[in-house]
Amino acid sequence: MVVTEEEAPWPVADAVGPSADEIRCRGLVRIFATDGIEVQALQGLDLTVRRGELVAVVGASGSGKSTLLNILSGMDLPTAGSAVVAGTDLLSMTRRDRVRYQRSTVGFVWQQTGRNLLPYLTAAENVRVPLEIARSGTRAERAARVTQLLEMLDVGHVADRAPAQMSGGQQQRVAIAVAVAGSPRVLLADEPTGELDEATSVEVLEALRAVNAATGVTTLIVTHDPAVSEHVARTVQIRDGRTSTEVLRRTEVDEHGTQRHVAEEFAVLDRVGRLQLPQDFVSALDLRDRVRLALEADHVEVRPDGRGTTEEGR
Ligand SMILES: Nc1ncnc2c1ncn2[C@@H]1O[C@H](COP(=O)(O)OP(=O)(O)OP(=O)(O)O)[C@@H](O)[C@H]1O
Repeated sequence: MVVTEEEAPWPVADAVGPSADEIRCRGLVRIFATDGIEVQALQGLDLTVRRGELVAVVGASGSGKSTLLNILSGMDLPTAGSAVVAGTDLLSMTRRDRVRYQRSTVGFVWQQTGRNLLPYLTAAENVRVPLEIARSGTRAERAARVTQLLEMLDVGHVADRAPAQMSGGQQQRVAIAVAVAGSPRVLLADEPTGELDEATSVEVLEALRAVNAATGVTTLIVTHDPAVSEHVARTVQIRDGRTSTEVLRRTEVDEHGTQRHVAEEFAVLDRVGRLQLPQDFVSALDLRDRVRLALEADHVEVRPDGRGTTEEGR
């Protein structure tokens, strides 16, 4: 990556302060009903992402990731709960608000490389499309911005190639340039490495990280790949339609100047005090049906029931 945060030739989207909430979901529920059968894809999901943060939402197939992303991208509405993104209440948008929201508030990178780029345009022309639609700046300024964006993503050398003449990783990096061309406040990436090999995936994740650092765009990556957590400071695990645990990574430097990467796992506590125990804890102690809780001075103890039955009245 060739542009540092200090050198970024466009505004860093951090003017309102880094602590503001850019994505705020509260108690999101999405129920799908087909043939009389109800599926609760989201079961009261809470998620807060602060302005400028880079967060990965990770979960197994069927955990509700796509449902969440469809809501955040304004393509679907929750059955209950609230979702506010960059100050826009996604539940009360008019049709016109929705078009504006999808055109300028959020940028998207999809899993299918073919879905991100127009196949008959070159990389540079693809990046120019959102700038032309937004009519931002003069012709010369738009051309300069296209060049800056492609260079920032390390794909300046494929500017004149059509998508079919690029590798999958190059296509995804051009797709990121397209997604941030209109300076959206939020970048949503749906399995952006799903069609790539391991080495190329790392390149694309690092490109997302660099763009987030250089432009300050709040970035949410949704993926089933737990390896993503090595590339982001915060990973939120989604399980059965709710956020269950979070891994926070940070770099510590000791008194000898040696760097150490520290990853800590936390359980997510919702507003009414519910939390999900990690599956390996549950299995290790064979926790089932009900557990004993004890409040200690500085922690809460969870122990197996010990009676081996759940029937009432025994
Ligand atoms: N349109 C729909 N109609 C009925 N059920 C649906 C619909 N969309 C999703 N579901 C169900 O909701 C649950 C969550 O689906 P979702 O696609 O959000 O999961 P996911 O984590 O994105 O999975 P994957 O990684 O396989 O895409 C699943 O049980 C799924 O079958």
